[in-house]
Amino acid sequence: MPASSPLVAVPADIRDFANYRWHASPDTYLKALVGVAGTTPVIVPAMAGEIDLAAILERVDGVMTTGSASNVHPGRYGVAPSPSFEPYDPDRDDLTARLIEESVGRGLPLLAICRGHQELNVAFGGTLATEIQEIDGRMDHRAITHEDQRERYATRHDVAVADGGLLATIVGAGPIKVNSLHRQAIDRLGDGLRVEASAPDGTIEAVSVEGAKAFALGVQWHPEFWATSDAPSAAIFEAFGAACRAHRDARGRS
Ligand SMILES: N[C@@H](CCC(=O)NCCCC(=O)O)C(=O)O
Repeated sequence: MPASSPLVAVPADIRDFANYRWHASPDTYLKALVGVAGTTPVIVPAMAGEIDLAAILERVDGVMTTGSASNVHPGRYGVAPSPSFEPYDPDRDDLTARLIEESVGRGLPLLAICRGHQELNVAFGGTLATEIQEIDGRMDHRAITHEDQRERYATRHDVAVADGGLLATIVGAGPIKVNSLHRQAIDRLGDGLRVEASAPDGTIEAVSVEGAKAFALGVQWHPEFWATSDAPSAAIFEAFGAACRAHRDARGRS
């Protein structure tokens, strides 16, 4: 009997449409978890204060935090809110803060993507800058306006992969080309995080958790979108999937 597919907790965003409030997650992330990482996603409702998160965390072998057009509320890192930080999703903030803290603490593999990467930094006491395209010397990291997602998620710039880190073991040394759909970025790096990749303008594009018990990587770009065709993207999801299987096996799950 083959071992069961490792379960990966994916925190939902809150979306309001068609007269309802939805707990939702984009399918591109879910498809990459299934088709490339070889795992089974479990969408976690953004109800951190109402659900038994421990019951979920005991049963999963990884956590993946997705991107979103919403932003981490600046009050979570000591900055006064203003329109330049909107839109917010506080229920998602509450859930991902708990999931990140618990996953790192429990040695659950963690892959944090875009907003998730920013949430990881905030969880470790770091801060974010907003509207970075308006900062002198910074590139415009926002998505282009286009009706075709493939154009919005097209590769936009190189990132330099830091020597000797987790990302270099996954994608190899040297620059890689990445897509870019964000207007915020890490400002002050969280305590205990390591820079794993940087953009030409100095934007921190990937981090890892120093001394983590398991795989713990945040990336500002979107490897999920091209995970079936782009080698570095595929390598990230394959490495995450392998870490989840190792966790499953260590827990003696069948
Ligand atoms: N909102 C944050 C994080 C950006 C992010 O997660 N982007 C994912 C896709 C968003 C889209 O489809 O436009 C920021 O802007 O930095």
